[in-house]
Amino acid sequence: MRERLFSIISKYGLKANSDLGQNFLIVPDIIERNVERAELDEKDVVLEVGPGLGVLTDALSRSAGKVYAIEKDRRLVEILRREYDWPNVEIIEGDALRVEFPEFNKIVSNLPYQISSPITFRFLRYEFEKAVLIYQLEFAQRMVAKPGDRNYSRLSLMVQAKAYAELVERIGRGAFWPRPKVDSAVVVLEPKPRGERIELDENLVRALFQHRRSTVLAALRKSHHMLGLDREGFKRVRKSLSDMPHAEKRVFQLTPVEVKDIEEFLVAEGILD
Ligand SMILES: C[S@@+](CC[C@H](N)C(=O)[O-])C[C@H]1O[C@@H](n2cnc3c(N)ncnc32)[C@H](O)[C@@H]1O
Repeated sequence: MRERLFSIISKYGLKANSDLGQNFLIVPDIIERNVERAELDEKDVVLEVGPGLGVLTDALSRSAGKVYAIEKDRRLVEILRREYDWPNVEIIEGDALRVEFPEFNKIVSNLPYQISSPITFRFLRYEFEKAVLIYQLEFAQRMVAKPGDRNYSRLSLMVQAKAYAELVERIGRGAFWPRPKVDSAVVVLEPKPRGERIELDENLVRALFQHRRSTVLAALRKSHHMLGLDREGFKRVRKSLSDMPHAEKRVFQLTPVEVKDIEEFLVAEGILD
């Protein structure tokens, strides 16, 4: 696999494009472990974002019924089409943040790190069973951080409102060509059952997490403009806010359910729509 990759690189005189997050996996074991984690069989339809030079795609095509691989770099799309003859892989040329997704039930990708956040939230708007994803380590740690943790952030809250997220493996820089400046990690995402998923008002979450170490009451005071309130407006509602659930809790300790309690209170008080 490694030999094949480097022979393609030298055949086409390729230089990795760092603007597109091109760091190609060169360790077969990591690829195999991720394919195993996805528990694929011929009924599975896999979405891969950023097939690159096809090393992961090749392993996926051997285990899944169908693979859709979305690649933005036209030059790589041409190489993939020329170098491989997969019967069950469809390469889609385009930006994974914009192209229409085909139907799929699993996702396996070594993601371009520049789009980690928007692509993860895009995934979470779809129905799927499981995603096995490689992210920058620091991003992965924030995704899985629990309320009260040092890394617990808006990202942790928004991801965990919709899905179970587990960091299952750290990956060192030497596993990629070219070597990235940061370590990476594998995260397994499983959407929660529909009834347990929580839709949160993104604007409220943003307003709260601008001041993650403050109490909820203090954070909303400091971010009142984000709720559409001017100073006078905030003064008028300040008294009722002290009855708000979790008012004295620190923002970085809030669970998604608690943020929903706050949102419902603000809606009932006419402060949020
Ligand atoms: C980290 S590399 C992974 C390559 C390959 N899967 C591997 O593991 O060796 C990320 C890939 O995503 C592609 N890419 C970057 N931005 C993209 C986007 N917005 N939509 C689709 N592909 C993108 C890059 O061209 C690159 O091939």
